[in-house]
Amino acid sequence: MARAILFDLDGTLVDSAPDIHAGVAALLVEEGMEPLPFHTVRGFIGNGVPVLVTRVMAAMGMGDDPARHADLCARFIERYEHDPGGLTRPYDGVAAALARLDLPKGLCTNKPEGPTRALLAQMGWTGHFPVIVGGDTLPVRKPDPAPLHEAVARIGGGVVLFVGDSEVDAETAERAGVPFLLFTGGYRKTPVADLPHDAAFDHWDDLPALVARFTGA
Ligand SMILES: O=C(O)COP(=O)(O)O
Ligand SMILES: [Mg+2]
Repeated sequence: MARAILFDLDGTLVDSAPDIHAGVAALLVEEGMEPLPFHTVRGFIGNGVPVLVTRVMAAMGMGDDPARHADLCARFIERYEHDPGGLTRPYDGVAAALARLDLPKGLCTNKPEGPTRALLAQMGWTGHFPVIVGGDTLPVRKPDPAPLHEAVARIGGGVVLFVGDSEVDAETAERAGVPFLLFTGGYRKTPVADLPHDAAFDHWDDLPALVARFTGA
């Protein structure tokens, strides 16, 4: 029986792509370049900031110089941490579901810890998530199973559910041996049937009843 629940953040609890796109656009303008289209940047989200920046550099023909990559990552995170939530909204029903889910809750996200904590504060959700494992908490990120193992350990171990939206989350859960609930309304590009998952939901109003199947509540 599951006794705690961990969540992915981007594309799962919140639609944060507009702020991530805005941050990338501001960076590109600083570089004297045109912003990338929204849907292009949205498609780059899921593997954390270093991979996002690698994808932006490739799309813009900016080369792959490690020093330039590191500089762009640092500048993106600094700007994004300053205002991570101006354009970001929780998915419909998330706030009510979090309030109803009476289990220890944590986050396992590829977003770095700084912007993650800043965004939670802007959303008024800091108290919901005593456990936070972010994209820079360990030397590796999802889909490596280590961050999910770390989050499970920090929340006290045992059977813990993981809720996420993407290919990265499904692979992480499978490799970690953690039961996975797929939110189908996020940033996934793969058909639901092709992603390993234990259950799927398309509206947050449905999550508490789904979780009850795993907790025996
Ligand atoms: O920041 C990202 O690229 C993805 O973050 P997530 O793991 O919360 O979806
Ligand atoms: Mg996600």
